[in-house]
Amino acid sequence: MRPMLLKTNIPSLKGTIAIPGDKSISHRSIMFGAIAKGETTVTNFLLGEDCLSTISCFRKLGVSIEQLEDKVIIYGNGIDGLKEPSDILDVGNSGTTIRLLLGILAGRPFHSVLIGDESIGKRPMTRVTKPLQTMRAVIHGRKNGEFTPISITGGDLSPLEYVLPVASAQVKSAILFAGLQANGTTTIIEPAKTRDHTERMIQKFGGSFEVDGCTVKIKGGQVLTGTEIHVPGDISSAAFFLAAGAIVPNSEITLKNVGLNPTRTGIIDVLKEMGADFTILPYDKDAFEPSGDIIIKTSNLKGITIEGELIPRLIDEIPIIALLATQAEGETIIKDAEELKVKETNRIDTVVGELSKLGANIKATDDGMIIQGKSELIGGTVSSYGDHRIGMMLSIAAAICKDKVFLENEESIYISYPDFFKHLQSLIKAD
Ligand SMILES: O=C(O)C1=C[C@@H](OP(=O)(O)O)[C@@H](O)[C@H](O)C1
Ligand SMILES: C=C(OP(=O)(O)O)C(=O)O
Repeated sequence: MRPMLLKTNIPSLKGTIAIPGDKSISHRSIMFGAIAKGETTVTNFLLGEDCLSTISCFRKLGVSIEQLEDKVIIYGNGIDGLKEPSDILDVGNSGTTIRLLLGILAGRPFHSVLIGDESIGKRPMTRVTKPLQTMRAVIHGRKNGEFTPISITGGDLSPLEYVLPVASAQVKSAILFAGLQANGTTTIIEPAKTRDHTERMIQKFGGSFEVDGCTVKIKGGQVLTGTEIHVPGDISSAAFFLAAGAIVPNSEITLKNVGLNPTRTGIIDVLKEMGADFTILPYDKDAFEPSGDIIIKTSNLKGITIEGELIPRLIDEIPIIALLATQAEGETIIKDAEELKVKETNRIDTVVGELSKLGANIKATDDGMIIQGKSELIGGTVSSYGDHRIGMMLSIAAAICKDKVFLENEESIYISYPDFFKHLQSLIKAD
């Protein structure tokens, strides 16, 4: 496919966009709807390819799911209602789908085979298969269970007490799904707090868990009941326009309905510390999944250090934060972020490689990157390498480039933000 010519030298971004549904919450709404008893209605469901992969897998597991635009109705028959699939479950590009699904299948007394695309085939799976095997699920995969294709036969599960070796909401969630089916109480201890959408949803579907700091306990044998879920906008998608508003001259953008779950708002903390000019309008902090509107304006930014417990709260935003850092005065250091190496691409390498091509002063470290700002970005041919977040970051980078920018593999953006280019264009036209 021919590379896409991106919009460069954008003089200003003005207007309002409604941020599309949260990817993590959309996945989980299908999964919980499928294992609950009764009907679940989901509105503002994200129509990204990853979430559509989740729907397709649960249909193959015998769950009836109706989808009309961003409204989805799931007719759940309880977790015992899931049926042995006669076909391979294809998770596409979605790490969340495969890892959480393995947790569900670990307790189901039938055989399933899971595959994904080329990128999924390189992402580590023993982080979930090992604890699930300890709970007595039978799992096989390429290279000792590390990579897809993976086969799983579930059954009676023993509870587990598990200290997570990495701060990963996907691993925590997989064990929570298995724990819901185990004979007893499962305890999970995280090294740092990760997104808690699974826990919130257990409660929303009438279940319970206990949480104390980074320890979560879940009792097996709980029966969940269908409910109504309105998915808030995805702060990870909003992050691209928060950055665009801050770095494109003469800009003011209002982002409606941005998810503000505190386990996801690391990007807001970073914007504050970098000195960005933004306002969060009043919102209901006690909502099931809080969300609010944010106004961002062109800002004078300064370099900062991002590390430690903040990392899991902004892990998917690091590519766009790296771009922000190229436009901040001074040095930005990102560390403790080795997890970036096992995302859709090695995001340390792809961010550093592609931003360098555009003229940024950025270098990779073992666990992150160091960026010197402020640098003028020029132009060139760059690639998403099939990674949606890299594709969107580069499209925002192009907005401040002086020369032409061509983007290869722009179609990856459909994974999490199908309307991305439409939204960007609407802010240019509104000027
Ligand atoms: O639980 C989730 O929905 C997600 C957790 C994160 O992955 P890890 O758990 O691997 O950190 C994140 O990067 C991913 O985009 C979505
Ligand atoms: C890492 C991501 O997703 P997943 O792990 O679900 O593929 C992401 O969306 O940035």
